[in-house]
Amino acid sequence: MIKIIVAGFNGSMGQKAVHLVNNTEDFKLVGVYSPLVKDLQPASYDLPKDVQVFNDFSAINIEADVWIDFSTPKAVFENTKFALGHHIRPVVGTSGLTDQQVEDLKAYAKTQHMAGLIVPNFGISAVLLMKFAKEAAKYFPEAEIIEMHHADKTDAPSGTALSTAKQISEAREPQAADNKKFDETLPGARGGNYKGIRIHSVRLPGYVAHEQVLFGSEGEALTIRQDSFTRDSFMKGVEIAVKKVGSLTELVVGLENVLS
Ligand SMILES: NC(=O)C1=CN([C@@H]2O[C@H](COP(=O)(O)OP(=O)(O)OC[C@H]3O[C@@H](n4cnc5c(N)ncnc54)[C@H](OP(=O)(O)O)[C@@H]3O)[C@@H](O)[C@H]2O)C=CC1
Ligand SMILES: O=C(O)C1=N[C@H](C(=O)O)C[C@H](O)C1
Repeated sequence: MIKIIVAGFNGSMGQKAVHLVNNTEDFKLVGVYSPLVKDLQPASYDLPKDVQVFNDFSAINIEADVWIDFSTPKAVFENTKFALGHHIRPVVGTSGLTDQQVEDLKAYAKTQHMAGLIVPNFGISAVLLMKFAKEAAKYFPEAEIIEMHHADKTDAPSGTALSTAKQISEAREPQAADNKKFDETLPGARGGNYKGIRIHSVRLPGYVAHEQVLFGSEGEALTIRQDSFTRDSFMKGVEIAVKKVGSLTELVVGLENVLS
C-alpha cells in the first residue's frame, strides 16, 4: 500500500488527484494539505473519513510514502523541501520552480538521502512533444514556443514551456543569446526570452493546456503541437509517477524518466 498526502487538494488538479488516489488499488490517501482550509468537512471534498486534513506544516506528523503536489508556484519550493525533509517522496506537478530552485532541491534531496520526481507535464502528448522538440532542435536551432492555457492559470510562462525551452537550448548548438534589437512598439510583443528562445503565453477561457513549438529555417518550417483537452488526461501520468517514484535514487525531472 502506498500512503499518500495530496498538497493543494482543494484545487482543480488536487481534486483530480484525490479522486485518483481514492480509486486506485494499492494507493491510500492518508492526508491532505492546503493552508487556507479551516473547519473543512471531509465529505465536501470527496475525502474518506479517516483522512487527516492539515492547514499547516507543523501539524503534519503522519507516516506517508508519497507527497503529490498540485499547489501554487509560490508554495511549491517550500512544500517540496518539507516533503524531502520528512522523508516523503515528492511527486511534484506544480509549475513555477526556477532552474536554480530545482538545483537547490536536488542538492537538498541528496543531503537527505531522498528521491522524488518533478513533472512539468503528466500528459504523454506533452512528454512526446518535448522529446520531439529536443530532437528537432539539433537540425532547427531557431525556435519559438506558444503555450495556451485556461484563463485561471496565474503563472506565465507555463512550466511545460520553460521545460521545453530548456531542453531545446541544451540540445542545439551553442548560440549567441537572442540579442537582436527589436523595436517593440508594444512592450512584450516578442514574448519572454529563455536563453534566446521566445515564449508566448496565451490565457483564454475554453482552453485547458496546449503548446506549439515552431522551428524555422531557410525556406522551411516545422511545427509540433500538443493538446490536453481535459484535466483527467494528466492522471495516468500521476499514477505512473506515484508507482515509480519509490524506485528512484535521486530527485529527477521529467515523466520520461519513469516511463518504460
Ligand atoms: N504537471 C502537470 O501535468 C500539471 C500541472 N499543473 C500545475 O498544478 C498547479 C495547480 O494547478 P490547479 O489545480 O489548476 O490550480 P488551483 O489554483 O486550482 O489549485 C491550487 C490549490 O493549491 C492551494 N494552495 C495554496 N497555497 C498552498 C500551499 N502553500 N500548499 C498547498 N496548497 C496550497 C490553493 O488553495 P486556495 O484556493 O485555498 O488558495 C488551491 O486550492 C499549477 O502550478 C499548475 O500549473 C496543472 C495541470 C497539470
Ligand atoms: O496550469 C495548468 O493547467 C497546467 N500547468 C502545467 C504547466 O504550467 O506547464 C502543465 C500543463 O500545461 C497544465
